[in-house]
Amino acid sequence: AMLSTSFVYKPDSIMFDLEDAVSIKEKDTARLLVAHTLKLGIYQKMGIETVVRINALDTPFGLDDLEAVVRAGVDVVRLPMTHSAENVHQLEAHIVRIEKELNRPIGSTKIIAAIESAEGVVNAVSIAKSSSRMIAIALAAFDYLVDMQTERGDGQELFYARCAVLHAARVAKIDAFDVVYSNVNDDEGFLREVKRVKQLGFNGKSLINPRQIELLHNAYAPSQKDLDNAKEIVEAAIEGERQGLGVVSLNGKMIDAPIITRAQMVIELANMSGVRQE
Ligand SMILES: CC(C)(COP(=O)(O)OP(=O)(O)OC[C@H]1O[C@@H](n2cnc3c(N)ncnc32)[C@H](O)[C@@H]1OP(=O)(O)O)[C@@H](O)C(=O)NCCC(=O)NCCSC(=O)C[C@@](O)(CC(=O)O)C(=O)O
Ligand SMILES: [Mg+2]
Repeated sequence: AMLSTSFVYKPDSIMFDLEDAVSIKEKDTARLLVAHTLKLGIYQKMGIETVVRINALDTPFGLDDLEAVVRAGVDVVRLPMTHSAENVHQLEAHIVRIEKELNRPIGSTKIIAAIESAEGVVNAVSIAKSSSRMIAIALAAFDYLVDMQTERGDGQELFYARCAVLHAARVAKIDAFDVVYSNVNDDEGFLREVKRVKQLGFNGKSLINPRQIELLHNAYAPSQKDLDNAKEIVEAAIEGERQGLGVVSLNGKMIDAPIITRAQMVIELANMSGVRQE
């Protein structure tokens, strides 16, 4: 039931998992169910992006997953365990072949690469730039921390990887998503982590439970104070331009081009997602 009813939670995007959330014995059944659900077109009709996390292509399941979900019309393929641009090129070659066989526009299937290893973090820039289909890269920190021979702590252990993934995404002009938060009963801990990664610059987080959706959306929405301030900045900038001033000040603070751009981003975000409920 979860497969075809999850639109009720109003997610931006729904991800079906064929990788680690599915046991080896259930891989074929899960693939069939996901392909069947995609073919129903429920999410497409509601404007909710569909993503499938396939198994890596060096497993016995990866290629079958890819064939099934691209043929079923998935919007985005999430590639787990992306260690290098080569992994993406291999994936893309198969996607191009399938799109040609289906007479679909070449490039219509998008990719998100999940970075889950030290090698992936070090290669983040080339991974992010490896394909014009790449819409985002995601830090998958649970596997990454195993590879690094450590575990979740106060966040210090993820600082380098988060910065590397974020910089790579910005270089490639795509989105960056932070890791899932695994304790679905700990709203406070979840919101603390969201605040931290939002401040770093992440565009959002991968989520594992519907209860996390509204919390994340609300935390990313600008506060009324931020919105009012942004409007004042834009108004002051317009007034400054009218008077032919290069730099203006508002309440003693300098307002220049980056400040105005940031204010416009806040207004745009508020138009899309409303204002934060405190
Ligand atoms: C966590 C928990 C067991 C909690 O169960 P609970 O039973 O306490 O949930 P409740 O809140 O009580 O459920 C209330 C209602 O919501 C429904 N509901 C729950 N979850 C739903 C959902 N996901 N989608 C739609 N519906 C859902 C449920 O059916 C119920 O519906 P109803 O009965 O109608 O009321 C459950 O959520 C869950 O299994 N989550 C998915 C886990 C998952 O995806 N893991 C793989 C990805 S991570 C990974 O692999 C690591 C990574 O690779 C990451 C990377 O790549 O980034 C790396 O290395 O870092
Ligand atoms: Mg993983």
